[in-house]
Amino acid sequence: MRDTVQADEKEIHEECGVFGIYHDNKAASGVYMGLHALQHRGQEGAGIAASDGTHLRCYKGKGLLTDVFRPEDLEPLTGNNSIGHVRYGTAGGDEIENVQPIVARSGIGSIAVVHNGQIVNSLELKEELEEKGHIFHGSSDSEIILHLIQGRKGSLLEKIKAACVRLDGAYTFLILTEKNMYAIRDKNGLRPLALGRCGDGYCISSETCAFDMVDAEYIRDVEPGEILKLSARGLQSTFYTEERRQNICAMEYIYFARPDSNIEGLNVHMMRKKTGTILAGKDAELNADMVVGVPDSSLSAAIGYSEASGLPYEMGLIKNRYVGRTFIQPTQSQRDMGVRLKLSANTSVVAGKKIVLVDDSLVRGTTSRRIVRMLKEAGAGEVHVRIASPQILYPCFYGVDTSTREELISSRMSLEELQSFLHADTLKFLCVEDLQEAYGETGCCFACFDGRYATDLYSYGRKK
Ligand SMILES: O=P(O)(O)OC[C@H]1O[C@H](OP(=O)(O)OP(=O)(O)O)[C@H](O)[C@@H]1O
Ligand SMILES: NC(=O)CC[C@H](N)C(=O)O
Ligand code: SF4
Ligand SMILES: [Mg+2]
Repeated sequence: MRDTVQADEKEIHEECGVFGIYHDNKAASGVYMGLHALQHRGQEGAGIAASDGTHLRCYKGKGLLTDVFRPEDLEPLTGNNSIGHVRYGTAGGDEIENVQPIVARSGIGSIAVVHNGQIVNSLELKEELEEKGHIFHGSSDSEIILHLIQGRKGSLLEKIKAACVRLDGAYTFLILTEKNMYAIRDKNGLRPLALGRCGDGYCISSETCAFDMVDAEYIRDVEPGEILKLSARGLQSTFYTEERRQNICAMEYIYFARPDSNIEGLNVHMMRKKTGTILAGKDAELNADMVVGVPDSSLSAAIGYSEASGLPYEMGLIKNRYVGRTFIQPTQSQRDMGVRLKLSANTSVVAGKKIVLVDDSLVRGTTSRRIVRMLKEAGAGEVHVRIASPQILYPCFYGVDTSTREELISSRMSLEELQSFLHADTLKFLCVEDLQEAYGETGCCFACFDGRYATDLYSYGRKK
């Protein structure tokens, strides 16, 4: 058993967010607003492309949306159609070439693309394309779709369809040309994508929470395997394959998505509350004084636990509002410091109390370990850790950077070892069946819990 984790490990990362507006004046400023609501999905880079029917322009940079864009940077992005992206890279480095939108200019016109997810056969496809003479501008997987489109025949829609057939893995893409827009979701529906009505036009977003920013009305989720074409002729739907199934990422419900988003018709906050209720059902014998959630993403589950158990929900931990999600740094000592800066125990509330501490997930154990210690130093009598998801045992290859198996604490320690590593009085997780009970009929990917990946993993499989 290792008591500490390697210094060069990375923290669990959010993933990218995509947002697009078709046929609305001031489309780019609408996209800017939408990306604001999606900032929690990526803070490494941001960009917006807009087209006015003749020209397609793009502006992007590294960092948070508000760092990248000054108001005057939006002014040249004229036109009624626009797409944007907030990035947390999972393939390729953080260099500007990998920040999205990625724009290609060729004989068929300009094309801008934004992507959430990860192409699992990207290395194989790149090798094949490079052998044919393609030269890649950046090192991310997202650029591949542009090269695959370029090599096909027929209308742009036909080219996109043919390109999608070659791509495997997780992807939602928005594609913008001088005149039209396309929205694509992979055949397993691994990453979320929703369509809304926005004035006379449409908007498309990774999460529905962004619709409110532009007064858009939710219409429906884009279906797995679906390609939507938005053009002067309206909305056209087509599918690139017959083999489609719903396999939405369970971690979207557990941790990534904002609680006010609905994914596949299920509200994220309500799903988290349900998992808290299920956790409480496993604790009939536990004689505790209060429930404390770990801000931010576990608060819904903690409320669910409190309601179901009848134990009061207390503000036993306070979050410093100036420390964001990804403040936690790439080294273990920086991450420890990050949790210390981010969260403090409310001594007057927790001293002498038996606490049920609810967090949404345990990745490397940094947060829970630090917090149990913090609560005990503040005088808590007992701390019972409850995790509103199963043990994360396998890496994700679908756009979430949970890194390698060795870095996942649950894959290295037994439950007893984990409990003592965290200094918890007791420790419980949910199991995959509990999540299935919460999500009902909704088909989900649970691969980081059970190792059952929705696709072939190609060369990534060697890292499994
Ligand atoms: O076991 P660990 O390696 O510490 O990772 C798990 C923790 O990381 C996440 O919180 P994060 O601080 O990223 O975001 P949040 O503020 O949305 O909860 C998650 O909610 C857990 O609290
Ligand atoms: N997290 C994501 O969805 C990342 C998208 C893409 N794979 C990139 O690395 O930029
Ligand atoms: S492996 Fe886990 S994080 Fe990745 S898509 Fe599946 S459920 Fe989501
Ligand atoms: Mg957390």
